[in-house]
Amino acid sequence: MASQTHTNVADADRDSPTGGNDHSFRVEGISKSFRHVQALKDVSLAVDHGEVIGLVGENGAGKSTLLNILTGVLEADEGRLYVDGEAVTFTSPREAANYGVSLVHQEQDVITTMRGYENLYLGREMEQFGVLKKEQMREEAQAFVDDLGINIDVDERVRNYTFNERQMLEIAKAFHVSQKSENPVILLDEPTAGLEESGREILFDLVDDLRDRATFVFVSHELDEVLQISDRIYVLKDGERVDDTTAAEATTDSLQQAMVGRETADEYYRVPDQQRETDLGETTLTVNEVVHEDAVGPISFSVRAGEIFGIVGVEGSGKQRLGRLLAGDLSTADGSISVDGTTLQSPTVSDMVDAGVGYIPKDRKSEGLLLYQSVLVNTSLAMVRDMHGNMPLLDLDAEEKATLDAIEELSIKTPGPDALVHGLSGGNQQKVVIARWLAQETPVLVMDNVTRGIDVGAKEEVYRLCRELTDQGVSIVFIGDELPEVIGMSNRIAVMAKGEFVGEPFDASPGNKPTEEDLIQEMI
Ligand SMILES: Nc1ncnc2c1ncn2[C@@H]1O[C@H](COP(=O)(O)OP(=O)(O)OP(=O)(O)O)[C@@H](O)[C@H]1O
Repeated sequence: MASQTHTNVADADRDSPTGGNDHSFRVEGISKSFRHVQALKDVSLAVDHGEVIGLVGENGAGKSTLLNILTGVLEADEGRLYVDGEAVTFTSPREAANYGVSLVHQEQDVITTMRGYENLYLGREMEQFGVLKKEQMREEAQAFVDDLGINIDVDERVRNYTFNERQMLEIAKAFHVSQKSENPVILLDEPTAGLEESGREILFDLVDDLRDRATFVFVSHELDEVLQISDRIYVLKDGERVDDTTAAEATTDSLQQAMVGRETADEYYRVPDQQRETDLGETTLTVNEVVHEDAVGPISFSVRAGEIFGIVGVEGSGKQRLGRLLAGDLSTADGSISVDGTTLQSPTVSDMVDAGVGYIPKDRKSEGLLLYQSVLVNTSLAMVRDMHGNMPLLDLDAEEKATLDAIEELSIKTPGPDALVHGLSGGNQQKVVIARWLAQETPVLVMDNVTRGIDVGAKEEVYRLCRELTDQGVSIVFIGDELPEVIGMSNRIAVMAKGEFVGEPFDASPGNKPTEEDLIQEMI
């Protein structure tokens, strides 16, 4: 999809100190440190009008820090920023928006109890003599999104929007706050994380349609998507710009090589060689006619020791809520869940933890990380019971060792086990949650989009650790939006629609895997 009609400026021009005025924006020599961590080192880049730029790098490479500097959330220690050739300093997102630069956040930033148009005008409401001009805002907002080709009803409350519609609203918001600029620069921070396939297509089509009206910077860990949508790609590694390539010249391998400094195993999870198949153990988890009042269930299935049970479904199918039911995070109205022979009715989170069910949720905001506690405290949160049974003492050495192992295995980028989780990049925070559960000897793990937002190297490591855990007899419920990943990893796959399983789960043994199309057919 990357348009070939947008010619790129020559490298010399792009990096020249005076800069060509064709650039939509340009950063020059940006550096930024947080105490002992140098997040960005002398980074320069330039983006032309109408270009779609990909920005990639491992977790902690400095992508978010750069976006935050571009939008006035953070101040650079050194370096300069130019918009349309003019040197600018932003001290707030509002100032950046006045120059047309705005960020669509990784985590959705809309207020769900408000209507679409109220979100669009948030903080910039139209009023006269202190009275909100609601009708005018509503009409203008609808005309505004219609004009962008965004198909949403702005009068609807955002909680009734699908995930994708919320994303569209965020993009509309970015355009809306940039209205004063003739040349908006829209920064998209992992916009496809959490979107299923159709949502991605809608997003990509939208970006493609709007490229004549804005410049886009697209940050993502999905390298094939970056290649698909971008004209040009910058690679950051350890805070430095290490590569700048056209999408036409790059491949996922070349990008990985630049990001990681080595080649990573190709589509590791698709090779089901190590999938445990013949010697599955006893049933560990039995879900019996479970019902949640909000249109999930009745659902029944069981998972054996060493088995990975995949669950797929479109957005709104109920798969995320099913995960939360299994974690005790949503209450069951009916039915029961048995773990290792213990049957629970309407279990709470602590009942499920006690029974031996770990849960890695999709939504980072609800991940229960203690942001102002150390990596060590966060990775060992559930460890007290497992390692020591009823003993009241903590084995600090064992906890530290487990944490150091996790930091090493998942390449968690942190100054050390005592560093606060707050200072970690988003992907590294996600790794801490994964590490917490992978370090437990818990018989059942429920994972919802476990690799969301983590870089390719860590993804591989998570797949490897999942295989290792199943070898040890752990049962995994693997809920996911990335179909190839679910297909590659699972022994069986259930498709969810309208809160229930569609027919019997697919057999996904090696050599007998369903295709993406097989699953999609059932999903819709
Ligand atoms: N507020 C902060 N305090 C301390 N260190 C920070 C802070 N914000 C970022 N860092 C550090 O700066 C480095 C770059 O982080 P950044 O969030 O920019 O990475 P990223 O490339 O966006 O990663 P991800 O893909 O995980 O989102 C990391 O080592 C991170 O720990």
